[in-house]
Amino acid sequence: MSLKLQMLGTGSAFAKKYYNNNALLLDDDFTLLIDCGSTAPLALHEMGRSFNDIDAVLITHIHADHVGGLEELAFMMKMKFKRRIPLYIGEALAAPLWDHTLRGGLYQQGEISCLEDIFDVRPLKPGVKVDISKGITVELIQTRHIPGKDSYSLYLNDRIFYSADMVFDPELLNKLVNERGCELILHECQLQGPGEVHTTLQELLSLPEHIQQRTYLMHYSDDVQDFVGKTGEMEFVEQQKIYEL
Ligand SMILES: O=c1ccn([C@@H]2O[C@@H]3COP(=O)(O)O[C@H]3[C@H]2O)c(=O)[nH]1
Ligand SMILES: [Zn+2]
Ligand SMILES: [Zn+2]
Repeated sequence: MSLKLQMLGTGSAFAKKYYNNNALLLDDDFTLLIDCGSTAPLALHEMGRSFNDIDAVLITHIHADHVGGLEELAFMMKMKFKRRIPLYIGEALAAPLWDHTLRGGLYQQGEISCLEDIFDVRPLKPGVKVDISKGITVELIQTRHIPGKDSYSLYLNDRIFYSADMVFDPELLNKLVNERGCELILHECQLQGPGEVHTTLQELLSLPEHIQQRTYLMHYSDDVQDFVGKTGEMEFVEQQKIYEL
């Protein structure tokens, strides 16, 4: 079974040269959309794809660069493609996603009054591995991002760590690689300034060589070209390029 990754975008929340950091994870006959930010509909269109190519969507946390495209996805699925696709989401995020993000646009008396009316909601428990398709498994790992806000990283197929947005957690990365056999790390990377709610390049450069060698950087700002060749053993992921994982 092959596993491929194609980023819709690799930009940070406010990047203008790069789309939101959202991903397609593809096995032989299934396409999972990881996060669906405000730029996802346009990014998909530019890749020659549409929401009809998506079999399921997974949300890591509630920020517009990760959920801002869900209203369009929901309307397209309901009105045009007539499918209620699976929505994989941390169980703590389902109510806030509806109440605080989607209800305003999607609510329609007698027609759409909850998340389940538009998605096949599949709540995920952190630490519990779930089969998404024949070739894709996911385990949520709760990680720190914004104080007072639930946010999750992903451990895919028992071998790939996808950070989503998180502050630097070297203990977790060391544990995943040294104890759980993590082969590949797709990590967000703030290029300049103090991390505060993100992980900085400076922090990632403190990782041991054997961890850097399997680490690829995403969620970066528009000045990324100034940092090519300054990332130690790590490389930047490119949006739209297809990677065999
Ligand atoms: O306490 C806060 C809350 C938010 N922010 C900014 O808002 C952005 C939201 O999307 P993001 O998580 O990709 O990046 C975040 C930051 O750029 C911040 O700097 N500090
Ligand atoms: Zn983000
Ligand atoms: Zn975020």
